[in-house]
Amino acid sequence: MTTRKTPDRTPKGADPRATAVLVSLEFGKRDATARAEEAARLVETLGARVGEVVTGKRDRPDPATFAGSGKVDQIRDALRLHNSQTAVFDQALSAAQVRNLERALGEGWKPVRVYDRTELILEIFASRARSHEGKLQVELARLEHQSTRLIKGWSHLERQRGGLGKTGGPGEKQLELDRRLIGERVKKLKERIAKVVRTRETQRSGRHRSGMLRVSIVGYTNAGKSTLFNRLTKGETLVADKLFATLDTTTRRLWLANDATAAISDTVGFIQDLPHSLVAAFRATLEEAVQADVLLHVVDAADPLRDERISSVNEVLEEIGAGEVPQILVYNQIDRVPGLEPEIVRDAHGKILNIKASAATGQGVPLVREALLELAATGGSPLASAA
Ligand SMILES: Nc1nc2c(ncn2[C@@H]2O[C@H](COP(=O)(O)OP(=O)(O)OP(=O)(O)O)[C@@H](O)[C@H]2O)c(=O)[nH]1
Ligand SMILES: [Mg+2]
Repeated sequence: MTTRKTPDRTPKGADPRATAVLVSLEFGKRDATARAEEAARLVETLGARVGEVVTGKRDRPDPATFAGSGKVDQIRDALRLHNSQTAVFDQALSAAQVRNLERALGEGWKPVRVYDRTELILEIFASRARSHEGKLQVELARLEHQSTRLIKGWSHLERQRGGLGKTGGPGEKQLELDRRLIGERVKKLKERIAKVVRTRETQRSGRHRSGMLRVSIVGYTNAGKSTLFNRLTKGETLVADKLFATLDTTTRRLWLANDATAAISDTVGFIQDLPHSLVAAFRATLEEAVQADVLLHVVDAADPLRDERISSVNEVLEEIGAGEVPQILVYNQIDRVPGLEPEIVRDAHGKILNIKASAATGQGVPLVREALLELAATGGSPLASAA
């Protein structure tokens, strides 16, 4: 290592305001660029500034460092160039990989903190949670994630101590204590969430008995779900050009015609590789979608990755047990796609395949209402399900 004086000017190419370096690697054949763009947006959602995106393609992850040694060198250089101590990985890492990376990246320099995609999304949810229920769910997800890290950390320590053959050092006691405290807190959170679930169930069964069509708006984050919800219900749910603006389910009554009303819910957005701990924790909120008669699956029609997004959403729907609920695809934001006009697209049997609309301008929104009225009248039949 050279010991030359630190230059007092920012080195060439460095971003003096950068707070993080993003690592976005792609495995196999998929396109890495779009993925990296979304990840950068996620990082910036937390107020961080990405100095550099380190991209790359590999056949498979390196078991020890995920990125492989050549890439680790490149990430280390990027961190030092931008004087940033945070590296964010766009995929889920194992506890051992995080540890190895932190060691390798910080060696001979400053401590480096490595975040993976799961932690990144958990952080965003934590920063967004406002309601009591949302906060409980996020805390549960974080603790459950943390406990997997602790258990792995623990076996790692055990191996390190290996030869001594003694049980019970201070490290072990601390970990055991942490684990027990986490366990107790997890139990308490689950009980509280269960209470929320019961309240919601009572409300839902009331709506069910009243014969209302139950509609849930689902879709990828930032697709325009809340905008459509507001258009339909003339409500004022938060709409924002940011990822995960909505975390709580809001349900409103939607008048369709003289004797037909629907109960319509706006839900949390989905994203590719949503952490399992989050999906599990948000089950109470997402239960609305599972119990719905129909899902309005909102898609940003202008998104070049829209088909991939549709698959990601359907995967999460499967995971929460809503894969069989009939859905109408709503290709939203047609105002941004030249050539697309509002319409209901049907198959040869008259089944509704999709609706093209713009929640922002209102074009095609009456068609969504029309489709729902048709469903309410026929008891929810003329639909294609996701599966
Ligand atoms: N041009 C255009 N913009 C739209 C349309 N619908 C929504 N938007 C914009 O897209 C952004 C996201 O809209 P939201 O309704 O908050 O999206 P969401 O799906 O509820 O997002 P999350 O709650 O974060 O999952 C906002 O800036 C909206 O103004 C549309 O039809 N056309
Ligand atoms: Mg929303």
